[in-house]
Amino acid sequence: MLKLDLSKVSPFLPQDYVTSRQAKLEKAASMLSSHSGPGGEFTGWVDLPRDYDKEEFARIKAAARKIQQQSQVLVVIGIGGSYLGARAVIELLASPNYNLKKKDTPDIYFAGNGLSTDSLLELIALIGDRDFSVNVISKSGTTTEPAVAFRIFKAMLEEKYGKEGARGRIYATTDARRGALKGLADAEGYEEFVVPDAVGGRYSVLTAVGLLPIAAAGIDIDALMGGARLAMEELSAGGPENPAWQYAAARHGLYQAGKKVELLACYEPPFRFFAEWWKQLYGESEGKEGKGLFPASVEFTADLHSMGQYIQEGERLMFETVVKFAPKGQFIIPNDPDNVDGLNFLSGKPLSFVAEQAMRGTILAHVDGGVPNVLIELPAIGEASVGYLIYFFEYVCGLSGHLLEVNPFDQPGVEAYKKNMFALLGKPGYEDLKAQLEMRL
Ligand SMILES: O=P(O)(O)OC[C@H]1O[C@](O)(CO)[C@@H](O)[C@@H]1O
Repeated sequence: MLKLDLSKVSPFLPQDYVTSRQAKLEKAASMLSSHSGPGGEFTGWVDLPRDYDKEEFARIKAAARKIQQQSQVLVVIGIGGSYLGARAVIELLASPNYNLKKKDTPDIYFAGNGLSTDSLLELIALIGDRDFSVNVISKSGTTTEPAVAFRIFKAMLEEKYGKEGARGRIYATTDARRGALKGLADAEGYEEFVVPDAVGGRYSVLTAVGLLPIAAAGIDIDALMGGARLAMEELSAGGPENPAWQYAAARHGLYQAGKKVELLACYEPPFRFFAEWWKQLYGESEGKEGKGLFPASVEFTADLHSMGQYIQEGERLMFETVVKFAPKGQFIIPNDPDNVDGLNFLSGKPLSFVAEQAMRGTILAHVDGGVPNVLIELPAIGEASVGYLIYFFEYVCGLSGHLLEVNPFDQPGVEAYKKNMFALLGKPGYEDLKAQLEMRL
C-alpha cells in the first residue's frame, strides 16, 4: 500500500543509518507491542485496528445514521486530539468543500477548538434555524475550550427542542469512568462513547473520537479501519526493510545531523487538516526535554510560490516529507490553436503529468539546496489508503519518540498555559498565582 523512497535522504546520512539504530528500533518496537516502556500504558492504539470494541463500533454507525436522519447540521465540539483527526479525515476523504456540497448527510461544523467570539457567533448564524445535533468530545472532560462551547450549544439545543429533545441529539465521547463530561452525560442520559484509557487524544482518531463524526459524514469507517489494520499487520513485522523502521531511523538520523524541522508537504489541498493532525501527533509526542523535530507543513504547489524561497535558500534546518497520492481522476489539458500562452507543448497531457513533473523538479531542487527529501507514495485518496497512512504515522511516531528517548505519550508542557489562564480567570484555588501573574503583566 505504501511505498517509501529514501533515496533523496541517504546522501545526507551515513550508509548505516538504519542498521546502526537496529537495536534501538528493536527495543522501541518491542515496547510498543508489549505496551511497556515510557508511556506504555497509553499504547492501546497499537492493536486498535484489530481489537477495537465491535459493539461500540456498531453503535457508532447507528448513531451516525440517526444524526443523518434527524439533523441537517452536526456540531462537533473538541480540541487537539479530540478535534483534528475527525476534521483531517473528513476533509481528506469528503473534501474541505464538504459543507458546500449537495448531499444527504449533515453539514459538519467544528466548535470548541478555540476561544474566538467572532467564530462562535458566525457558527450560530450559519446553523440558523436548521435542525442540529452535537457530538461533544473530551477525554479529560475538563478542557476549557470545548467545555465552554458545550455549555453554549447544550443551552441552544434545550431551548430549541426542550430538555428531552436535546437529550436525543447530544452524543458525548469521553472517558469511561472519570471527568466532568462523564458525570454530566450520566446525569443527563446522553448516548455515550468511550475514549479508551490506553489511547491518548492525539492517537484517538480511530476510536469513537474520530469515527462518529467521520461516519456521520458518510465515510466508510469499516474500510478506514481495514486500511489501518493492514498497516498494523505489515508494520508490526519490523526489521531493517520495514518502511516504519526506515522512516523513523531517517528522521532520527537527520535530527542528529542538525535538521531541526520536518516539513510535511502534499500536492493535494484536502490534505491540509491531515497535516494539522500530524503536527499535533509529532509535536506533542517528541517536543519535550529540550528535544524534538519541529513539525511544520506546506501545501504544494501553492506554497512553492511563498515558502518555496525559504525552503530553497533560507536557514538549512529542515528536511521534507512529501506525501504523494495517485490521482483519482484525469483531466486532459486542451489545445489552443492561438497558443498565445505558449503552453501547447502540454496539450493533450494529463494535468497529473504536470503535477508529477512539478513534484520531481521540486524534490531535486530542494535536495540541491540542502533539504533532504522523504517521499511517501500511496494509491488514490480513499478510506483504505488514509487508514493505512494514519496508522503508519502513529507507529513511526511511537518508534521515533523511543529513539529520541522521550515519553512519546505524555504532554506535560501543555499544562503551563492552562495554569496561568485559570489563575487569570479567577478560578478558585489559584489566588496566589493570579496575584503573581498580574504583577508581571
Ligand atoms: O480530549 P481533551 O481531554 O479535552 O483534551 C484535548 C487536547 O488537550 C490536550 O490535553 C492538551 O491540552 C491534548 O493533549 C488533547 O488532545
